[in-house]
Amino acid sequence: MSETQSNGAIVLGDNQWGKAEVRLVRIDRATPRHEITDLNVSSQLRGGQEATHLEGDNSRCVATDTQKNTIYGFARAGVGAIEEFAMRLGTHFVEDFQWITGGRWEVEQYTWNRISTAQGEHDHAFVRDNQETRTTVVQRDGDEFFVVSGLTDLVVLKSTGSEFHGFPRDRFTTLVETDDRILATSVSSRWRYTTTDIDFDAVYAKVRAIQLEQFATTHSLALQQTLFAMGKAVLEAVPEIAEIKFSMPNKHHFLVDLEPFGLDNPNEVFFAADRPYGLIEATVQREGVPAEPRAWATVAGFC
Ligand SMILES: O=c1[nH]c(=O)c2[nH]c(=O)[nH]c2[nH]1
Repeated sequence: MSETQSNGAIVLGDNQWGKAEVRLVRIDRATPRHEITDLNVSSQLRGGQEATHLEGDNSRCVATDTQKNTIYGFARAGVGAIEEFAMRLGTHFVEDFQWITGGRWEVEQYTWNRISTAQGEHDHAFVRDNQETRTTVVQRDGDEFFVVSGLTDLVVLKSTGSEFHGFPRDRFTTLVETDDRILATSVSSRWRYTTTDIDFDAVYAKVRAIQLEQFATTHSLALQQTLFAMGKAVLEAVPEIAEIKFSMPNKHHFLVDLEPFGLDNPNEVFFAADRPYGLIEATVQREGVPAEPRAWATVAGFC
C-alpha cells in the first residue's frame, strides 16, 4: 500500500462548533449620557468532539445555545475592546471545560454616532452612518492566543490625485491611459498583532486614521501603490503589528460621453459602475518576521 492510499478507515478531521452571528447590543447607563456597543459575535469551540460525531454522545458538546448565552452573560459585566471580549470568552471556555483545547471568536462592531441636535450631541439618540465595521478574529490554541483585527467597508474616494498609465498593451487592451481619474475603493484590511498586551481601541483608531491619511495624501499611480503606502505607514507606526493584509476593490468611475448631447465633459460627469470591479489584494509585512499560519487559517477573503 502506498503512503497516499487509505487503509479504509474513516476518521474525523478538523472540526469546530458554535453559534454564529450572535447579535448583541449593550447600553451603558452608568450616566445619563448613554454609551452603545453593537456587536455581531461568533463563537466556535475546538476539542474533544470524537464521541459527538461518531456516536452522538453529547457529554462533551457544549451546546451552541450555551455558547450564545455565555456571550450575553459576559456582556453583562461590560464589553470593552472587542479583542478583549473575545479573549475573555476564549479563556472561559478553555479553562472551564478541560477537553476544549481552543477555538475561534469573531466579533464585528458597528459604529453609532450621537445625533447632533440644536442643543448639541444627544445623550441617548444615535445614528448609524455608513461607517466601516471594526472586526477581530481571536483564536486560541492551547495557551496561545492569535489576534487578527481589521475593518471592512471603509469607503473612500479621491476626485483627483490618481493616475494610471504605463501598463502593457496587447490586442485586448482598450483602456485609455489617464493622468487624472477618480480613485475609489472600499477598504477591507486585517492586521496581525504580536501581543495581546496592548490598548486595542487606541491602536484601532490609529490604524484607521493612518489608512485614511495615506489614501488621501499618496499621489496614486496605481491602487496597488496606494495600498502599499497604507500598509507601510501602519507597520512603521505600530511595532506590535507583524503584517497587514488588504482587499481593495477598484470602484471604477467612467467618464460619460456627453458629446451626443452637444456637451463637453471636463472630468465632471461619471458613471459609477458597481461591477465588474478591479480587485487589488496584498499583504504588507516586515521582512524576516516569521509567518503565523494559525492566525490566518480561518480568515477568508485575503491573499
Ligand atoms: O490602479 C489600478 N490598478 C490596476 O491594476 C488596474 N487595472 C485597470 O484596468 N485599472 C487599474 N487601476
